[in-house]
Amino acid sequence: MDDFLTRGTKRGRASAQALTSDDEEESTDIKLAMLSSLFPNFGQEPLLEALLAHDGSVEEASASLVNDEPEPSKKLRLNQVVGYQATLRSFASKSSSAAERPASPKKAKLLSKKGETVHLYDPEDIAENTPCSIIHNFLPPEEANDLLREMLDESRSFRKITFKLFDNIVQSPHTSSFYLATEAEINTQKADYFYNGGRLKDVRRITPQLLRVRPKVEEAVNKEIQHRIKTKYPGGKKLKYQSPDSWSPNAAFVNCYNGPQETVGWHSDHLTYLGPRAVIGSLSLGVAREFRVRRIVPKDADNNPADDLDATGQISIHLPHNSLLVMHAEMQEEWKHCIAPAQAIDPHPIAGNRRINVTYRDYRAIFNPKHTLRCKCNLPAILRTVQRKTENHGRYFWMCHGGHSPGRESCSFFEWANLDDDGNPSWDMARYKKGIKHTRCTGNEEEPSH
Ligand SMILES: O=C(O)CCC(=O)C(=O)O
Ligand SMILES: [Fe+2]
Repeated sequence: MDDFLTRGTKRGRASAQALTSDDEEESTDIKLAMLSSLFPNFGQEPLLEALLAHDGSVEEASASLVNDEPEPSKKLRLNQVVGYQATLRSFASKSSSAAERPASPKKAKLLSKKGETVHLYDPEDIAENTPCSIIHNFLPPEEANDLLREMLDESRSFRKITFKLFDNIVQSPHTSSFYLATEAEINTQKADYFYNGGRLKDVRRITPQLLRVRPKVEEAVNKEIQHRIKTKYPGGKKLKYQSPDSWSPNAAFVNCYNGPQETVGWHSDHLTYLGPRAVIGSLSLGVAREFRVRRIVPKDADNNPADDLDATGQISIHLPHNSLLVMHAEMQEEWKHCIAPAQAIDPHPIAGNRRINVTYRDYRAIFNPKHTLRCKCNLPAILRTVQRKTENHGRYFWMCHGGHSPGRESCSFFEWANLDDDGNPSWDMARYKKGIKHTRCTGNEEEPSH
């Protein structure tokens, strides 16, 4: 789920200095997410400007934005600008055109500068410059359309997630639902797994089309992982903390973006149940939208916090219908991603203004909350990594969920995570091995998940 949804107003004071400082800096993202939710007609830049102009006060920034909100006459008439693709302009000027590219088959790195967005369409450019790879026209066309139709139907009953930030109730800027293979897994999920300090209410049984597509995604993602390791990682070896096991998707979050203004704010996906160096297979269907990524730049105490929000600029990956984006092992720890609001979209013949996104995920058995460390509130702790601070950068830690839940204070639980090179936590392995049952989803078994 989306990290930006999970952070509450107050955090307990962790015993490690690195943690508190990391949290404070990330709160700019939360504030931006909150402003985005309150002012969906604004882009990220004016919201950030307003935040900076008011010393980070969401309340004051909101007050100033209320006066500036585009009047209906000034607003883009989205439905009347069909066919206009705002990003092509930037693409022409910023991305590496054929003429600029070196003759060698290995493409040059693109430099995305602070405040600028580089637009990428080509799979080779994407693999070279981002922590992702993409496969266009991934499924046979009819199969993609079948899944799209099925998910459009499902999405009629998707809901926005309501959450609390800074004493305000806000809603996620798109709708979603979560799919698992068996009733037993659904029950375990609802009882034991926590998101935003609470439990998921809408957990559904995997649908026939999601199930049909799953092995294809699994095969393709595993191939992409191996290719990435061979061609991009130091010494052709998997990253430290990356699992050596093959990627086995047993859960799917499905997002629906209805119209150009539905988005997801800047976030990294939770590691708590996926483990460190997680890989995610993300299938896009329907309307093409922009998926933006930016590298998280750790900073020292002297840096201006405003500056590092996009110190390296953003890279926009275009996600057309029937494309499979693989978010590789380096992504969640080192980069943030979002679905940006669009100025206009091309309606899709089946989906109209909607985009469906299926993120297939591998919920690792060893990260089942049954085994996870518990904080003093007796909730399974969450796994995070130091992202923004140079000190202890990249180190994993467990912390209390409490600060994320409306009305609940954190208990201040903090512990550095003890992970082996394959990313396995070092808790009571004897107990873990005894309890483990592998949760591969076949869709027709009813065994307990573990
Ligand atoms: O819609 C997308 O492509 C991304 C969704 C996402 O980032 C998420 O579900 O965590
Ligand atoms: Fe995400």
